[in-house]
Amino acid sequence: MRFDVVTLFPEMVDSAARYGVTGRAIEQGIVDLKLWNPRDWAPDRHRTVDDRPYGGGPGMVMKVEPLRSAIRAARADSDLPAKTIYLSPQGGLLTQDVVVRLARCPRLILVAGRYEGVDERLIELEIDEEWSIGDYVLSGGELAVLVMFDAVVRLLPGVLGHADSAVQDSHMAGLLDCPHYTRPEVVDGRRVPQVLQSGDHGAIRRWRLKQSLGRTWLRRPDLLAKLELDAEQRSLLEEFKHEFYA
Ligand SMILES: c1cc(-c2cnc[nH]2)ccn1
Repeated sequence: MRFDVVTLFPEMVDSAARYGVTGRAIEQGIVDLKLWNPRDWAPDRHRTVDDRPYGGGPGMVMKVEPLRSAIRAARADSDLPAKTIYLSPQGGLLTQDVVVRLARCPRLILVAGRYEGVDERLIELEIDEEWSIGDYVLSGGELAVLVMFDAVVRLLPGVLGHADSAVQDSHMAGLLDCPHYTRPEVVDGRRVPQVLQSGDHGAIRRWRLKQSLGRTWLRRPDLLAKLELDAEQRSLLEEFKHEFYA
C-alpha cells in the first residue's frame, strides 16, 4: 500500500512513521511512504503557502495553489488509484470501521493542513474525504495523518505478528480492550487475577472477553449500543454487572 503525505513538515511525518510497527512495514516494503511539501510548489521566491483570510479574523489560511500542485504531483507520481483525504476538525469522526475501509485502498494521499486551515475551494476541488481524529484542535494535521497512517498500516497483511493481532480483536469487535498484566506477580499488594495464571485457556478467554464487555459497558456504553452481542457475550456481561453491583 502506498501513502503520499502532503505536509509543510515532511521530516516530522517521515521520522515518526519510521518507528515500530509502521517503520518495519516500510522497511519490509509492505508500505511505501512518500512526502510532498507544498512549499516546493510555491511560485514566489518567498515560497508563500498561506495568506490572510478574506473577511478578516485571526491567523492565516493555506492558499489553494501550492497545495493543489503538491497533490497533483503526488497523484501523477504513480498510476495506483488513490483516495485523497484531508484531516481536519471539520471531518467525520475517524473510527475503526473507516480505518478498515481505507486499508483496502491501494493508495491514500493524506493532506495535512496548518494555520487556520485551507482555502475551502481546495477541499471542494481536490479532496475526496475529510476526517477528524477527535473534537479538539491541533496545531496542524500532521499528528492526525500519523494516527490514520498507523491505524491503517496495522491492518495490512504481514504487518502484525500473531502476538499483536490479538489486540486488534477486541477493538475490531467494537469492544474496549481487557486489562493486561505482566511480572511481577504482586505490585503494592495488588495481585494478578488468578485465572490468568491458571493455564485454563478457555477460562482465560472468557475472563478477557468478560472484562472487555464490562469495561465497554462502564466506559463507552455508546460503543456497546452498536453491538449485537451473542449469547455468550450477553451472559458474560450479565455476570460482570452482577459482580459490579454486588
Ligand atoms: C484532524 C485534524 C485536526 C487539526 C488539523 N489542524 C488543526 N487541527 C484536528 C483533529 N483531527
